[in-house]
Amino acid sequence: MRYVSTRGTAPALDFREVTLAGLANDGGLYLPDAWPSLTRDEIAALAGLSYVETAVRVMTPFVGDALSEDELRSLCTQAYGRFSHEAVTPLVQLDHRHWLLELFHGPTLAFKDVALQLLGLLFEKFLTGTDRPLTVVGATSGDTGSAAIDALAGREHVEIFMLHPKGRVSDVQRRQMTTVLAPNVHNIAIEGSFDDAQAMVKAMFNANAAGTGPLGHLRLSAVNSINWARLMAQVVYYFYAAVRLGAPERAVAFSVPTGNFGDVFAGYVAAKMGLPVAKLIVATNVNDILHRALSSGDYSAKGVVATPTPSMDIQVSSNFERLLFDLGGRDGAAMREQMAGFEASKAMRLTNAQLQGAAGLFGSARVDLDDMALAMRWACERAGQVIDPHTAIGLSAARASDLDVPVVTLATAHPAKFRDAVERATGARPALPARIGNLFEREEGYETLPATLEAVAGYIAKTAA
Ligand SMILES: Cc1ncc(COP(=O)(O)O)c(C=O)c1O
Ligand SMILES: N[C@@H](CCOP(=O)(O)O)C(=O)O
Repeated sequence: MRYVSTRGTAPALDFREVTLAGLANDGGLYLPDAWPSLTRDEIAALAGLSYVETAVRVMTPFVGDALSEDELRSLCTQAYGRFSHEAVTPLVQLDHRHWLLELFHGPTLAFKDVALQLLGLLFEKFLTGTDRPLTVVGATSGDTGSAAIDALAGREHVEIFMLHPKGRVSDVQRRQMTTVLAPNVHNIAIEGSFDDAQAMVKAMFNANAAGTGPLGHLRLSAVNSINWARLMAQVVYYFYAAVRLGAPERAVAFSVPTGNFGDVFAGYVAAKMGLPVAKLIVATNVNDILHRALSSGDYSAKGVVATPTPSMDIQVSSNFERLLFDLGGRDGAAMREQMAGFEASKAMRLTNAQLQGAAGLFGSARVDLDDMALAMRWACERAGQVIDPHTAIGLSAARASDLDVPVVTLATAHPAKFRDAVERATGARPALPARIGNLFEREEGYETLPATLEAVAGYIAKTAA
């Protein structure tokens, strides 16, 4: 399997190279040069398999020769052995039509663990014997940061710098990052938004590719969903859930609380591989650029509003570029032009091909605070489930849809990560699970910096080992 950039001029890479590279050196995002597919029989044969075996079968075509099947199985066994539920991503039935897919049984209690536990092991495997360490630079609105830090803390040959927007993540999210004091972990609180942080990360990669900026001596890599391996690992749970609900005989819909468009893009990949997906509902909070884009073609960024769903307080969704590229005929030159226009004006219109192409599979909804709280109360009172506010955005959108197939809402975080918001909506304050036990007694360490490239790149340049 070869990987190509959405902007058409970066070299094609194999799986090992694409995992270590992160962002393409032309500023684009990598994706497979063609979608692999599973036949109906191969999908049917996933029924009853463990999560690890499902993962091996779904990911093998993407990995190609970079790992043997046994090596991939061994990494998956290690990664998913750290989850606290035997099923790794269990399904919970809410009523006759709605299910939750619980993605929060990993070490940091959010769906990011599913991919990042594996990515940490892939880095280690691919870097064995290297004389050039990897400097991971990432941006987080709360969950990627803690999952990446858990996956990389103390590992050899890799150091991580994680940027989060100061004061805009929950206390639990912040402490999950800043109380990890391993020497290869560096937390930076920036005085700006997640979008500012993500833009700086991309700018650092672009400067590196151009041989400019203070980080030229470093080998940069990414743990955000700009890294293809992140999305690949997330494709697995769409298959795992759908076969349990009757695929390939029965189509299933998914409602996905969305910010950076990574999780829902993994659902698109599953559909491209042959999984019968009736609909992918892109559920946004009031930061609704994706809902506007998919419903009317208007992809224009407005100021970010802080909400009780901080992990989705995003306006510029990285992975949307992957979808636009695929739907627009995979034309790198056209994508370069479209993205240059967006980067200059923070606004663009989808082409007809993109808008109509998306309409076949995607629906979307904007969920405000009242509907989010209603969904939390409904889950609690009618189905006995305490859900986090991000999941509630997805559930609200799912319940508003009129689909006549099973609708699976991705439960992207454990409610204990957002205790204040859960308590406000339901009156119940979730307890911190034992696995993150004394979080509030641990010492914190992080640097606060202005949201400028100069300050952040300068700090990384002087701090990196
Ligand atoms: C809890 C939670 N839900 C939903 C999302 C949105 O996912 P994505 O950015 O892949 O669209 C995030 C952040 O990524 C998150 O942390
Ligand atoms: N919500 C995310 C934002 C980063 O998304 P990613 O999937 O691209 O890493 C977070 O929690 O950090």
